[in-house]
Amino acid sequence: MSPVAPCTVVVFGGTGDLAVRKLLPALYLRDRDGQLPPGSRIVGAARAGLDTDGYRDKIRGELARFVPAPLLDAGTLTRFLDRLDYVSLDFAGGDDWSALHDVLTPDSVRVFYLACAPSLFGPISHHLARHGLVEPTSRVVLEKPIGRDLASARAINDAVGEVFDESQIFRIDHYLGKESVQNLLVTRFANTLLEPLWNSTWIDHVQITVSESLGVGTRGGYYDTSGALRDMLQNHLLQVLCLVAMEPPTIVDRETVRDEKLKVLQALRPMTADDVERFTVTGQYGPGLVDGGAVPGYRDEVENPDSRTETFVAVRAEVRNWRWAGVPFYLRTGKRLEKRSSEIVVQFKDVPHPMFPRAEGATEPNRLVIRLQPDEGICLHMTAKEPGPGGIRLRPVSLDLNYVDAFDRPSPDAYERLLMDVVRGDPTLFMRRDEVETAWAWVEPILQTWDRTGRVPRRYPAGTSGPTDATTLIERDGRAWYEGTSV
Ligand SMILES: NC(=O)C1=CN([C@@H]2O[C@H](COP(=O)(O)OP(=O)(O)OC[C@H]3O[C@@H](n4cnc5c(N)ncnc54)[C@H](OP(=O)(O)O)[C@@H]3O)[C@@H](O)[C@H]2O)C=CC1
Ligand SMILES: O=C1O[C@H](COP(=O)(O)O)[C@@H](O)[C@H](O)[C@H]1O
Repeated sequence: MSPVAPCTVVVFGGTGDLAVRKLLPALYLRDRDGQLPPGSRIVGAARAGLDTDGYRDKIRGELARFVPAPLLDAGTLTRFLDRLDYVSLDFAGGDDWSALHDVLTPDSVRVFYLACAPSLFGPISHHLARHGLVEPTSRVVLEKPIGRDLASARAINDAVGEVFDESQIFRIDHYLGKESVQNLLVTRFANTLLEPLWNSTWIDHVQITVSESLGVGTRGGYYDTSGALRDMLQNHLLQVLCLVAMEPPTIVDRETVRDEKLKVLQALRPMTADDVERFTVTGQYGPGLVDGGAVPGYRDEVENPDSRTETFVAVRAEVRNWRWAGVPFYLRTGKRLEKRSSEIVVQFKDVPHPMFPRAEGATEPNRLVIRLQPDEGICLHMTAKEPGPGGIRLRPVSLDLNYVDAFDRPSPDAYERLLMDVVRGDPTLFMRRDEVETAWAWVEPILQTWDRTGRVPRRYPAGTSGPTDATTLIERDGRAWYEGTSV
């Protein structure tokens, strides 16, 4: 891990949940590994009236909560906290920007990380420009979701684009920084085994599940205006779908991978109002039991007894191209489900001819299960003969690769990798404007139909696998969600 260039990372929203839980711990860990050279600075900016000492104290406490204890050493901690400055600023207002100017060191790469509401992305960019803080080497990082529909995404992209060139804009989707998601590309394209089978001739369907056991926690204010479709599916799940479905790029570089992902998004079959009724399911968690403890329902958590925000969404999508014609992609994600588990299941077609008519036991379809988190790995489900002298007895078995065991080291957090890519100026793992807007264009008819028909999400008890309608969605096609139980 070679050091990056000296940099100044300004975190707009430096006291927020994302900053303290993810961004500052990621920067601390990169510092610990020697990737932040001397002179690199980190500036927290928010409205809270803190001074730099107060901010350092706050971040010291947050690092103790969010960095594993064995990785918190006194030397790195002192060096890291010394790098921190704090500027109290109203991002929407016009004052105080000179205070920011004063803490930006010359001769370092300026990274403006916008960890705040997307409605502030345009105003912040304009303030930065008006106060002469943007240099040709500066970069801006935009957190997802960018906007809440296609029009607002375009407006934000236009506003930011008036100040920053597209090459300076890094639209982050942290799922692309997860080791297991990057490994999906390597699994597909650095092996010859899978690619010949990776098409509608051999694949029956694909499932992408991102299941969270956590609820909305402290983010209810944001989440209640967003919901699972905007928060997770429009970005993370569609990006994962792109990596599963895309054609092999000629080389992995900043544009080719994104070009191929864009083609997948453009090939998604648009949803008619009728499709939205048939192929989308929404749910909202009620009270229930998670990990043996009672938890409140969503409406109580966000203190909105009438909320219709979906905390669960399932969608049946299709990619209309030669490779994937007729192969459904079932996507689902939700909060307060029974377990935290994200995985891709590629289910192959049944064997074309039953060779073992008198065998006991049944064949199961081959499945490739790519576990994104936790317990990252790949598992190939096959059918084998159970050992024994009698007749043939068929048994499902699995070939299982667990990354931590195989490589004897835990994966770094996605933000660690992505933040260093920003400083290096490598946008390969970031979403390009056209990708984000094409994803919104596909999602928009779903949002509009739900609005028009007054869709009320089905209630599901916290700690379960979501609303039963999601089971019906896939069972109607004669298929079933893979719940990790058959092998
Ligand atoms: N939290 C997460 O896990 C994830 C969050 N995101 C995205 O990151 C962004 C931030 O999320 P999150 O950290 O959860 O949000 P929070 O509400 O926890 O934090 C928002 C931050 O912005 C500051 N802020 C808000 N308005 C202003 C303003 N007008 N002027 C100055 N500071 C302001 C707040 O500080 P103060 O109120 O003191 O001004 C706070 O530091 C959102 O777009 C979210 O969608 C994306 C992925 C995951
Ligand atoms: O972007 C988001 O992602 C998290 C889930 O991320 P993970 O890395 O823990 O899987 C989700 O909880 C949050 O609502 C969403 O904004």
